[in-house]
Amino acid sequence: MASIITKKILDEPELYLIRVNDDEIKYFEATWYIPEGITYNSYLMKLDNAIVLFDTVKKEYAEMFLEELRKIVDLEEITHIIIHHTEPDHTGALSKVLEANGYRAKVLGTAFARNLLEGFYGSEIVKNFQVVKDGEELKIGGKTFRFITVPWLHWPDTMITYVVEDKLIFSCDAGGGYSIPRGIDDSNEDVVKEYLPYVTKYVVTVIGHYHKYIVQNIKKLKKLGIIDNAKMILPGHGLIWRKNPKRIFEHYERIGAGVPEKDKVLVIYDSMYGFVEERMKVVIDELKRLGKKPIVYRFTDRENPAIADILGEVPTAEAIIIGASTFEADIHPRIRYTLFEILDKANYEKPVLIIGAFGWGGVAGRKIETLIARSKFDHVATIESRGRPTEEDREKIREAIKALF
Ligand SMILES: Cc1cc2nc3c(=O)[nH]c(=O)nc-3n(C[C@H](O)[C@H](O)[C@H](O)COP(=O)(O)O)c2cc1C
Repeated sequence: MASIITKKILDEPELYLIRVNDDEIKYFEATWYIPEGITYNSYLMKLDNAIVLFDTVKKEYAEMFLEELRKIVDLEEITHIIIHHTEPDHTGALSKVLEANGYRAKVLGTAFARNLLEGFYGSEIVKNFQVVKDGEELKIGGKTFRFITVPWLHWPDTMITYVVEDKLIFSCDAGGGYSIPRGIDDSNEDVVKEYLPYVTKYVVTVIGHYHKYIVQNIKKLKKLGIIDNAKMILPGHGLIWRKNPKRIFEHYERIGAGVPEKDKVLVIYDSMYGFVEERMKVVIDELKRLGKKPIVYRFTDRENPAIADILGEVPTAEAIIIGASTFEADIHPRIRYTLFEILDKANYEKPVLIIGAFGWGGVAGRKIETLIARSKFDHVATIESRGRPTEEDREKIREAIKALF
């Protein structure tokens, strides 16, 4: 069952985290399998003559959220609600918050956010909306709030807020990750280590399609000098970064650039009756002989790994090896879909080796090769043959693997 926690995270300014731990979700955005769950983080800041709420939570948890907020604030006293990004996992509870607030609060966001909110929730929600522009500063409760747009991270509406005097970055989706971390911030290294692979999975599945904007927007924030100076980075999902705030954006940058982990090789294949698998055993043995660390995902009559997990492995792989059978004159459907998502979400300059098996006419290998040739990936070789692999096929596979590195 989902739960909610409130933690005071700063005394000056008085700042609270209100975090829904959603362990009920199965498929984020109705697509990405996340048995690890996700959190929705909202923040409340109490200032002289102003109370500011940063984002809300998913609609399903609106009542729980209001109840929790009431423990720390009279809802009618909220003066400003900052909307960084209108995706309903952060805005689903906004209508209820505004109702309870008597529509007293000013809602702040980009012009894009205003239009999206109106489209999602009706005109009532934007009747007290104030559009803020890139770089604009507002004095609220004696503090300077600077709004910086980070378009396509990962919607056109997205912005972050920088509280100048306190060097706080409220970053919503940017800096977020999947899972329900055991802590609330990065103070425990074990918790961080456990969490970072879920950040990678989140970035690729959610922002991956726009990954060039990760690099672009982080460059923009760096140029403004706010990342180096940040005292805290407060995302809309997962851990807060206060011990080493820069670390999360450095991690994002590494994902954006596809920096590999030494010796990690991603191996993905389907095998209906074992012939592709025989080839992939040669692949895995040869990789191990070369001191590589194969990470293997296979689609068989017993296994159906989550595409989201496979996507999360791509940025940190040194090379990728795809094994596929020909299926109705095409690529096996599981590999076809996996490849489609990889090319859409995790398109990197990495070497790819293709291994294929067919019955009466090889098609899968050729089709994969065509798709890879049109992508950023570097096609190294395609080794495709009929039925069970011969000794000659095995030798070709071993040679091709050596050529990968
Ligand atoms: C549903 C199905 C469709 C297939 N379609 C083709 C095809 O269009 N062309 C072909 O050459 N072989 C086709 N085959 C044969 C497989 O590609 C071949 O047996 C291959 O070795 C399967 O590898 P696996 O044993 O790892 O699944 C098909 C097999 C199945 C079960």
